[in-house]
Amino acid sequence: MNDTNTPAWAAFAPEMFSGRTALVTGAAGGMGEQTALAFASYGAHVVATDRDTDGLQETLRRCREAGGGRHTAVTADLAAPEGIAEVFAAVDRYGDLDHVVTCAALITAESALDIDRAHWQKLFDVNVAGTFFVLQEAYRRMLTRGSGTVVAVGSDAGKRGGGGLIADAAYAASKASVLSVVKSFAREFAGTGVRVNALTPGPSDTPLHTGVSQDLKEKIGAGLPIGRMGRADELAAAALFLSGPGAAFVYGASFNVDGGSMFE
Ligand SMILES: NC(=O)c1ccc[n+]([C@@H]2O[C@H](COP(=O)([O-])OP(=O)(O)OC[C@H]3O[C@@H](n4cnc5c(N)ncnc54)[C@H](O)[C@@H]3O)[C@@H](O)[C@H]2O)c1
Ligand SMILES: O=C(O)C(=O)C[C@H](O)[C@H](O)CO
Repeated sequence: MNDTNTPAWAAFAPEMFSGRTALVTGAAGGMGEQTALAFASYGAHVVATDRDTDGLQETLRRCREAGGGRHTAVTADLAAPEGIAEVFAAVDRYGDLDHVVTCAALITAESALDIDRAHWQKLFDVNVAGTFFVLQEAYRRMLTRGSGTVVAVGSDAGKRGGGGLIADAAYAASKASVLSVVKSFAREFAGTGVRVNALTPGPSDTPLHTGVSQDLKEKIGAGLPIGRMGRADELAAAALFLSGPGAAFVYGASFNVDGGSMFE
């Protein structure tokens, strides 16, 4: 939060997502939790999912406090086909699916010289398959109605590589793949009324970097043009923008929310 404790996503029109259904993955903490709360605050029904049951229950409690519509939480491992099926069974109990934001991901920070096949596969199972198959199921539903928005979260590491300090080559390659997945859906389903974009955060102080020392976080923040790491509520604000009517002409983009780390 900023100094006034007001989340960055509090800047949109009231009831902006009233009556809409929004699926948020990786919703147990960080950006996903903030995105779920933001959708709830603007009137949406939220389907929140994560593999972390406790964190997810806390998100659900906060969504209910925030108001909006009906909310539900589904504990699921998105790297497994059964996990994807459970999430969409819950979505289908709500009726139409209007918005999806995929935040679920794992990060690793090894030297490229130490990454073995199991490490590589795990990152691709969660970060790439766990995104692709959510988009596939979402599109199956949204295409029948000719409307919906999808925001898939990539990373600046997917554009510039992982330095091995807080993100490694396997993470960076998986996030580059997320950007490619978004472009493929954008191209194949152009003109259908379903709008898809990638959101590419830069280094942000979230539970993703729980193992990183405060000292290193401060150094990384100081190295960004804006002079600090990002916050989960700031990433969520961008996800809300991309999901809303203000972004009606933003299509197939990778939208940087990175404190200037990429200058592009
Ligand atoms: N924080 C950053 O610096 C940063 C930078 C660039 C991109 N991102 C991306 O932003 C997104 C949100 O991350 P965050 O920073 O809020 O971190 P986070 O760790 O708080 O959120 C990621 C969530 O994904 C969940 N998850 C992991 N594996 C899963 C699985 N197999 N099935 C279901 N859920 C699973 C975790 O439990 C966690 O709650 C991620 O995609 C991340 O890669 C973050
Ligand atoms: O410094 C590194 O290792 C990175 O590449 C970090 C990434 O930019 C990414 O923002 C980490 O979440």
